[in-house]
Amino acid sequence: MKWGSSNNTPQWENRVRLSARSRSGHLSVLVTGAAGFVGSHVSAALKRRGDGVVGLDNFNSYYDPSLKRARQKLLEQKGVFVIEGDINDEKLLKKLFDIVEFTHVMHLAAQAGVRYAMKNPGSYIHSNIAGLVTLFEACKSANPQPSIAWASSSSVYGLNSKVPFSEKDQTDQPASLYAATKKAGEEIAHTYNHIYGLSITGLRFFTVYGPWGRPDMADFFFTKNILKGSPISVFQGSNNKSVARDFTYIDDIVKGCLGALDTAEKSTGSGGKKKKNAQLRVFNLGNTSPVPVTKLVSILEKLLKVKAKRNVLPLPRNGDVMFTHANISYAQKEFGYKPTTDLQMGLQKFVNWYLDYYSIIEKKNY
Ligand SMILES: NC(=O)c1ccc[n+]([C@@H]2O[C@H](COP(=O)([O-])OP(=O)(O)OC[C@H]3O[C@@H](n4cnc5c(N)ncnc54)[C@H](O)[C@@H]3O)[C@@H](O)[C@H]2O)c1
Ligand SMILES: O=C(O)[C@H]1O[C@H](OP(=O)(O)OP(=O)(O)OC[C@H]2O[C@@H](n3ccc(=O)[nH]c3=O)[C@H](O)[C@@H]2O)[C@H](O)[C@@H](O)[C@H]1O
Repeated sequence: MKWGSSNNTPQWENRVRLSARSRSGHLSVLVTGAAGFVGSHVSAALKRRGDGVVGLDNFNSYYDPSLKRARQKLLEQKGVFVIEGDINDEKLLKKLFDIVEFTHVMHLAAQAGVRYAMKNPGSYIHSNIAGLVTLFEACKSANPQPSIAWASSSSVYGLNSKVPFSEKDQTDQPASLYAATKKAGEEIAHTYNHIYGLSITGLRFFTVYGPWGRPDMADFFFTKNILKGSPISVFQGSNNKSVARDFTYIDDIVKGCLGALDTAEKSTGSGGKKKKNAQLRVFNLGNTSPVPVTKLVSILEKLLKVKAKRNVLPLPRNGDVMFTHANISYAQKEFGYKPTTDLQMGLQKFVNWYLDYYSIIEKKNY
């Protein structure tokens, strides 16, 4: 159901209120990007434990929107209403905050992807900068103001060589426009916290993978191409150094998001004025150590029982970095964040989903 067409009716408002309804003592959360990979998992987890959830997503075509529609359908079966709309639509956001006193916002809507920024820079400004500010504007004017948790990114560490990355480390060398928009988001969060008293928690996710993932990410299109017998390009650093990522399974990321929401303090402003200082936090949500991409390919070959056709290429200057490695002790200390799924187990779950489910959708669409 697209906002603005047949919405804004009493029936639409009732659907919003019903979806936002929570068990007593639970949260009422607006999840932006709810038809996305992380957003759909977080929305389902919140609903499962008794929280009220309303989703918002513009169902853009960065990747196959039918996958977003399939996630939306699953959520609707769980009682989560995912509204089709853009976070830049200030009228829609105001309407939502007029209808529901959201206790929290889980902001996951963004243009994701490191490499795509070189093809479509405007999309990153639209969603990651303008969209973020429009959302923060709606939050600061809401009464009561919600507490906000939002997705930053491991990419803010950019060309940092000091490992593992800690939240206090420098983040002033972003290697991609995507990373720069996430870093800018952290600075914008600081101003809305300082001026309006919004309680804001930034979550630096580290390469998230798992069932219902994104087709633009390596685990996904490597699987697709290995099964098709098509070649895959495996990036490698100079002098054969492996490119590596702190791959983090989606269920661990969801636990981190819920931990951040549950430990978020109330915002301190009302009607756009701050009464006292509010909470401002940033956490790494990663795994325990980086794994070379070549290892990810080897695991996939064994799970799929097909040999990959590897083209080993030098890491292109496309915004990619050689490695990411999270120090997660701060999130562990503040809300008991503890990743429990390693890459072998996580890829097993992804491949099971891909073979059981996604390859069926693909046959229908192509
Ligand atoms: N998946 C990862 O590895 C990873 C790592 C670090 C950070 N992140 C961040 O986590 C968040 C969720 O990422 P994801 O992997 O689920 O990506 P995703 O693309 O699956 O989810 C983002 C969703 O937001 C929606 N969206 C984009 N722009 C919008 C707008 N202007 N208005 C409304 N909806 C909009 C998209 O349609 C999509 O469904 C993003 O902020 C991303 O930058 C993801
Ligand atoms: O942590 C983040 O903040 C980011 O995580 C994710 O980015 P990445 O870590 O780049 O994940 P992904 O594309 O799966 O590539 C995985 C690995 O495969 C390598 N890679 C990639 C493509 C290819 O053809 N060959 C290759 O070797 C590639 O060099 C990389 O080493 C999110 O997409 C992004 O939204 C951002 O949020």
